[in-house]
Amino acid sequence: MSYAVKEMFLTLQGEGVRSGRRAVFLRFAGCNLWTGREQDRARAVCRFCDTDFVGTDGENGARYGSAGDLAAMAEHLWGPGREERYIVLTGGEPMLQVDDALVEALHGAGFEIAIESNGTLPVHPGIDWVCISPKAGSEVVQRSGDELKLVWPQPAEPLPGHGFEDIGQWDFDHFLLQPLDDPDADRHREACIAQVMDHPRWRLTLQTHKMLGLK
Ligand SMILES: C[S@@+](CC[C@H](N)C(=O)[O-])C[C@H]1O[C@@H](n2cnc3c(N)ncnc32)[C@H](O)[C@@H]1O
Ligand SMILES: Nc1nc2[nH]cc(C(=O)O)c2c(=O)[nH]1
Ligand code: SF4
Ligand SMILES: [Mg+2]
Repeated sequence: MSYAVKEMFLTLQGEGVRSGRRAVFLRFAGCNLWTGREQDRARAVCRFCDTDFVGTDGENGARYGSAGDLAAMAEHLWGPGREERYIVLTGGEPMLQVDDALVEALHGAGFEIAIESNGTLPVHPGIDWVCISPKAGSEVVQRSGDELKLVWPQPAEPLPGHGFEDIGQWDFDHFLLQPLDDPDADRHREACIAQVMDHPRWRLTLQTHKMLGLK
């Protein structure tokens, strides 16, 4: 099996409970909720995406021929030392491509594996840290994990039949609201703060890499 990878780079995890942690990011090409083309955005299921995940033309992007090749690039980017090796699988939608061979190869190289997924596909059971970010109008099948990170605001009933309060009952250890980054970001930040004030189960998370000028 080969893997279409948009980019791979070393940075700090910018979002969520583990923000600030040194991490290799592996961004897969392609998503099931948007083609990634601007002309399709308005009629996509997910319309607010802040990421270019089309093609394999980013930093260290390529069609990797094997899981071993990907693990070797992850090791190269991490550099010397086997302690605390951490890789975040993202995209696009990583669960379109993650398979047994990749999980095995990354574990074999000593990496703890995290994933950022929209939850429309079951997450691979070998993954060590699961972050799910539901999108209004999609069917979320992965309703358990480590952190649920809801970009907010989204339509009042983020998922058909599943309002805000209901999602808070899913099987996650952490419930996070992430302000929608768009031209009204200041207002969205205020809306998130107001929600957290009303719903103490939820916490605010910010996209710190954007503030720090990190990738
Ligand atoms: C680009 S997505 C890739 C992973 C996966 N497809 C998903 O949606 O979770 C990575 C994270 O960025 C979040 N995100 C995307 N666009 C955003 C925006 N405009 N503002 C805030 N967060 C955003 C997503 O919800 C997700 O948590
Ligand atoms: N630094 C950094 N942290 C991130 N956390 C989640 C990201 C993503 O795009 O999945 C992301 C990203 O793109 N950069
Ligand atoms: S599901 Fe994730 S990668 Fe796909 S368009 Fe939405 S935010 Fe972007
Ligand atoms: Mg990002």
